[in-house]
Amino acid sequence: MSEVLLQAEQVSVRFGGLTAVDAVDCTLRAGELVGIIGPNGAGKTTFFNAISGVQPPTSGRLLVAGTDLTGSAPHHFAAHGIARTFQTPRVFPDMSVRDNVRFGMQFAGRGRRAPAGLASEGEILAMLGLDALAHEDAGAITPSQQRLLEIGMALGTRPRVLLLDEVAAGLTEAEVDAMARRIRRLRDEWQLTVVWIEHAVGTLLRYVERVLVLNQGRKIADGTPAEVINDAQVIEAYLGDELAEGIDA
Ligand SMILES: Nc1ncnc2c1ncn2[C@@H]1O[C@H](COP(=O)(O)OP(=O)(O)OP(=O)(O)O)[C@@H](O)[C@H]1O
Repeated sequence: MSEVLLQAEQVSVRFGGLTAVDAVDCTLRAGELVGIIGPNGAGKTTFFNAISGVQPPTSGRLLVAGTDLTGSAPHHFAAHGIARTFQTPRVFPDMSVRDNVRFGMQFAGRGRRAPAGLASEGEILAMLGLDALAHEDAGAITPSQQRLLEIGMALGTRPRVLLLDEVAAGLTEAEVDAMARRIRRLRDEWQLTVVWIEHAVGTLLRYVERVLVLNQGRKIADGTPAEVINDAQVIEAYLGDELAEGIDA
């Protein structure tokens, strides 16, 4: 089996009386392409926040390539190879597209050894189809290009694990498929581990090999798309809606 890059052990995040993430265990290995699905408010983004250092867990442990980073700041997670995007793209509008990717490189520290292929901002922009826009201000490109740029900023940190939070939100169906193919290429060509939260369940299930399902903060399923869509708890959590659309698709 390939190397374990991230291990979440019984991770919980509580906000006052609300348990947003409830004792979630999760092991991510090198080269996996994993989807996370779950109804609104299931705890998906909060789980990402926990495993990227944005929201320290209330309890549980986070090991990144064997190092305990529980409670560490996001830049420590970045320096250990964890990168993420946010639901709302957070690009620097007055900086060029290329400088946004460079910023990602500085965030993780200059000393970080780049995984093979992820050498320069030029290669990252080419992979994302943004090379022709390298000198444009990030604020002047379209929202869907800004979503790609946010992936570029995350890739600039030279990650081993890339966490994508609804990067296809608001895109047309054709754009969602193009995004999914690009994400698959990132994994294939740069041997990244990719974890992808998306409400477009149908697309997600077609492209990932493994799916985690969260419901009310708990992990209720973890398996192949075929296993997950036949799981009684998953069907109940979705009450047929989004999952049915996913299966139809
Ligand atoms: N900073 C916070 N303070 C208080 N409650 C929060 C905070 N962040 C999230 N929550 C609550 O935690 C629960 C999980 O939210 P989260 O955003 O992680 O769900 P999600 O599965 O990503 O939802 P969606 O699919 O709608 O994005 C929700 O009830 C949400 O209101």
